Amino acid sequence: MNTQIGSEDDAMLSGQAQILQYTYGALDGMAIRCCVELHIADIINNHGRPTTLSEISIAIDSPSINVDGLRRLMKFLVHRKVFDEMAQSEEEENEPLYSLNHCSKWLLCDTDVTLAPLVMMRTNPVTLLPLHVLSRSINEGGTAFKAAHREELFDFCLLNSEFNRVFNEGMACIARITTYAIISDYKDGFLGSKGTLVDVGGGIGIAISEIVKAYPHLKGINFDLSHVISTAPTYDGITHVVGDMFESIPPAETIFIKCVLHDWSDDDCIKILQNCRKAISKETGKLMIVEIVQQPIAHDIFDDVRLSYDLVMFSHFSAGRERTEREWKKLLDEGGFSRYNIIKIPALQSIIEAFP
Ligand SMILES: C[S@@+](CC[C@H](N)C(=O)[O-])C[C@H]1O[C@@H](n2cnc3c(N)ncnc32)[C@H](O)[C@@H]1O
Ligand SMILES: COc1cc(O)c(CC=C(C)C)c(O)c1C(=O)/C=C/c1ccc(O)cc1
Repeated sequence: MNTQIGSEDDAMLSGQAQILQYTYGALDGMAIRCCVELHIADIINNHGRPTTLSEISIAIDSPSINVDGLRRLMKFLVHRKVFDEMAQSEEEENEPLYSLNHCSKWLLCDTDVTLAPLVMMRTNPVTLLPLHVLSRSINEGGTAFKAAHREELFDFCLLNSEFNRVFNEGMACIARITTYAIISDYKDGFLGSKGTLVDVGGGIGIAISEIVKAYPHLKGINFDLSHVISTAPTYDGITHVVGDMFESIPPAETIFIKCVLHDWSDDDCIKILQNCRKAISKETGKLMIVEIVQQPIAHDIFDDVRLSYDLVMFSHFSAGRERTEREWKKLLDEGGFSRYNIIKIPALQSIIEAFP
């Protein structure tokens, strides 16, 4: 009996710790943002060796720097295993040395492969405010983004050039990371394809240009709306085509579609998939969807983030969602694709290969 009471108390205490941890979890993201804003990872990296707090504070180069605040931030981030810390020597007065680890390397700003722009996008007040009105969007319908900002995301981006830049840079950095994972882990997929590869909703063409650079036997078409294509740079081997995926998609041997379907309702996805189906040959055509596949049971290190993404989609778009394999299968069936394979890559998303 006593044991049972004890275990109930233990369970309540651990529940209390859990809720407190979730409640204060917002600090994790904000501490990481602070570290990106102060370029701490770059400062340590530029030293080329483990770095002291004084060296970091000198490099931040602010006349009124609060070194105590910086020390407390570093203590928090070391505890969170974002940076490594080691003692210089046994003597207590010696400052600890901070170094980068596998986590803080993703916070470097002066590099191509980085998560820093995503950190700045996700922790931006514009992106965080909708999360304060999630309950309103559940009670009353409509997107939390619109409830918070009076405009849908698309219009808000058109009207706010600074947030538009932050948003696009955040999207581009995650797109680049995913594209590298696709190119390196899906070699057979591209080597086995020939002719034209169309990237539907390809944005300014970052993904398709990298794919065609790596697999130059493919002819790339980047397909998107006119206001997006008008801002796209030119790339070797890529033709930009303006159009509406709800009307028709250019004919192709293979269609690539990344992070597009998760913005749309099931009915809209079926229309897009039917147009993909019409654009490819029945015998040899192939569709490559790059999206999150939600897993019902523990799967890998990205499980938690995948689940969070569904709430991101819910708060930004009324119809946007992250889907399970069963949900993808239903959409593919109705879109005219009779079989599919899910290929796991080292990323949040998977590749869903589908065939007519
Ligand atoms: C979330 S972004 C994904 C961009 C890119 N595929 C990536 O992974 O970074 C969605 C893209 O779909 C495009 N899009 C939206 N509606 C479209 C339509 N009706 N026809 C073609 N493209 C469209 C948007 O302009 C945008 O570039
Ligand atoms: C909030 O919108 C997004 C946030 C994201 O982080 C991603 C990247 C997705 C994964 C890593 C799974 C997104 O793809 C989106 C969107 O899909 C955004 C769509 C969008 C943005 C702006 C517009 O004017 C229209 C659609």
